[in-house]
Amino acid sequence: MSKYGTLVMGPAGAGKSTFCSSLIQHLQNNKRPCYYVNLDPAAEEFDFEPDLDIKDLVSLSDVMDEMSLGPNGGLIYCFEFLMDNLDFLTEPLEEVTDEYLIIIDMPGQIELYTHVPILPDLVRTLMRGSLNINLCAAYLLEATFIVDRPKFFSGTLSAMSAMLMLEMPHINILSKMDLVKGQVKHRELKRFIDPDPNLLDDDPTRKTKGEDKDELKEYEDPGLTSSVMSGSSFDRLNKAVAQLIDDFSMVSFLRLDVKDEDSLAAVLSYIDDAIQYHEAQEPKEPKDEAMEESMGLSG
Ligand SMILES: Nc1nc2c(ncn2[C@@H]2O[C@H](COP(=O)(O)OP(=O)(O)OP(=O)(O)O)[C@@H](O)[C@H]2O)c(=O)[nH]1
Ligand SMILES: [Mg+2]
Repeated sequence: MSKYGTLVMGPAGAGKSTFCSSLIQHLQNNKRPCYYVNLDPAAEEFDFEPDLDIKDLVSLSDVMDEMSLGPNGGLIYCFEFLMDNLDFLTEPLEEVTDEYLIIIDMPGQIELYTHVPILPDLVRTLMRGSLNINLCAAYLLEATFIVDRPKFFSGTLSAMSAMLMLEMPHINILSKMDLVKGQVKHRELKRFIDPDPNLLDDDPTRKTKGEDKDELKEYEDPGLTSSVMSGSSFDRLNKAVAQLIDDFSMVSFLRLDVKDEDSLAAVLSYIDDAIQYHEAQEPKEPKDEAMEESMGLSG
């Protein structure tokens, strides 16, 4: 028997936990069962109590106190500890049946997705072997990034890096669409949905033309970073990143407004398609079961 789930990832504050809560509510509204797993050892508050919470195994604050580690080192330690105690995760998940959608809420530290091999190992454990979960990554990037185009491309690169590293079905989501509603024209938005590298050439917020290129933009961004985050080298780097993303042609985004049921339903249908959830449910339709019973096939 297969199991079905989604791994909700993305940078800090991207709206992962909010998306998980909204998805759970949406599933409940549609009478679909789900199993909520929190793998963020620093998460304190939940709209829905997790069915499985990494904090019952290890908590980031304890690790930071006892091991004298900072938040990022502490998080890596927590995940290494989880990998050494995988039964904590696998045993309860063994019991989850195929009509459930397993929703796994991940922490936001980007190191976890890019620098260390823990996540690929974890994904292999979940997707292969006895658990055999059909898992889809849902990578969130917040829509407000589109105001700062270099930031948008760097976020998109992190999404692509996770896609390449994890080698699993993957959807990218622009979260918090409510925050940019009315501010970005539809045609302009489409250039972010399928990232267009030319966005950097016609960025209205950056002075990139003529001799002023290397000038500091102190009037816009006073502070130490302004000399690094402007100038021709920074522009060239951003263009190279955007070109790389375009060359791979792998990243496009779905739009998510958690307050809009239709938006949630659309994202869920992409997840369902990626993990082939409905294919597994078809034989379980009540009329099929009744027919099986009447034909003496059940049990
Ligand atoms: N306007 C708006 N705010 C949102 C939305 N989703 C999340 N937020 C806010 O963004 C902040 C971060 O949301 P979380 O859901 O905790 O984000 P997260 O990705 O789980 O954060 P970490 O787990 O800390 O990495 C909170 O203040 C949320 O209220 C959204 O769709 N719209
Ligand atoms: Mg969270």
